[in-house]
Amino acid sequence: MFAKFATRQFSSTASSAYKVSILGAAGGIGQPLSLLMKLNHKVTKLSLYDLRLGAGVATDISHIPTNSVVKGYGPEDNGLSKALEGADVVLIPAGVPRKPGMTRDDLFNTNASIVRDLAKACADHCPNAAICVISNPVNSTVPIVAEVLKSKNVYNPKKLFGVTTLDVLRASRFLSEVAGTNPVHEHVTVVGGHSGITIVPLISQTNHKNLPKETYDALVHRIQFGGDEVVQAKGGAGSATLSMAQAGARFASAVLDGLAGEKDVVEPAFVDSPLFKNEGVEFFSSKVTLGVDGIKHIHGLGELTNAEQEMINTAKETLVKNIEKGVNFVKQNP
Ligand SMILES: NC(=O)C1=CN([C@@H]2O[C@H](COP(=O)(O)OP(=O)(O)OC[C@H]3O[C@@H](n4cnc5c(N)ncnc54)[C@H](O)[C@@H]3O)[C@@H](O)[C@H]2O)C=CC1
Ligand SMILES: O=C([O-])CC(=O)C(=O)O
Repeated sequence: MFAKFATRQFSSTASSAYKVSILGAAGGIGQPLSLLMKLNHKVTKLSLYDLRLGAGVATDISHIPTNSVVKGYGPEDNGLSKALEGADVVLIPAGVPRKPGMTRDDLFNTNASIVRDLAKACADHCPNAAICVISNPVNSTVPIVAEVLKSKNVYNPKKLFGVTTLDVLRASRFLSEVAGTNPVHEHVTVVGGHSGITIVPLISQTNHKNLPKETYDALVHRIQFGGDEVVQAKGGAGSATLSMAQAGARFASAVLDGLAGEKDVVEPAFVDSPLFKNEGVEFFSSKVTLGVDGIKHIHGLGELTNAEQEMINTAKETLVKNIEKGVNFVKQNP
């Protein structure tokens, strides 16, 4: 399924020492994400790039006694290429966050070109890296990265991910609140995309199939619009940063576990997916098994209720447009 664009042969052997590069490392997400990656023992080189304060954040974090060397870079002196050279995993939280009243799509005009340019640098300096996109709107920024990599003949769909893990975290937490359970034991698969109605939690696949309809509807709505809660609460000072850093670190850790050849590493992510390609949906989030070459297997959605099926149908309509917007942006602004 990946043969069409896999214009290079990418193949890896498992290791336990990895270079991780974070682009946008001095931001609200970038700083705590950098800290959490410094605590990951598979990371031996941590590269922090930002337009400002990259070196400062790196120096601060470098005092933590874990087995990694931290380096910080800014745009001067080819900082971006040095930050990316030899990277195994690139995490991208660069870009502007929402303010109250905005949708994630309202960030497109600013973030599309930031992500496009960072993707070009990845193509040039670390074409074999696993790239994890956090910058919003994820439904469009992931296709932007794919188009850039295709244009440079280095697209490997097994190694491109939109990070949707925060939806999974929220789903566990919010479900546990209505069910009166420990969130640590609640595992909810969330599929589709990463904005409003494209976020589809599969509650029927948990132990809580029979929630009262009102409770169920409110729960689904809260998971879909959880990001807005944080945007409102921060009153113009940004969106989720700390919970997102935790989500990003969890996803990056899963990617590293996969690269290291560990078994049964499964997380949902927004990826180049065969699930609905025949309906024109090129990217879709579902559970993926991660391995030494990135994605090893993309899981199907499993059994769905009528309500979930309807949500998926609605999500697909929006996703097609969001994906097309990203693809067209790169075509018109290469
Ligand atoms: N995928 C997800 O679930 C989530 C995604 N986000 C998104 O993550 C992005 C970042 O959010 P925050 O960290 O709160 O924003 P922030 O404004 O606090 O930090 C962004 C950082 O990116 C840097 N930056 C901007 N352009 C850059 C470039 N060309 N190269 C390198 N660095 C650059 C800025 O200097 C800044 O330090 C936003 O687009 C936000 O919507 C936020 C929460 C969850
Ligand atoms: O809501 C936002 O703009 C940030 C985000 O993606 C989230 O918190 O899920």
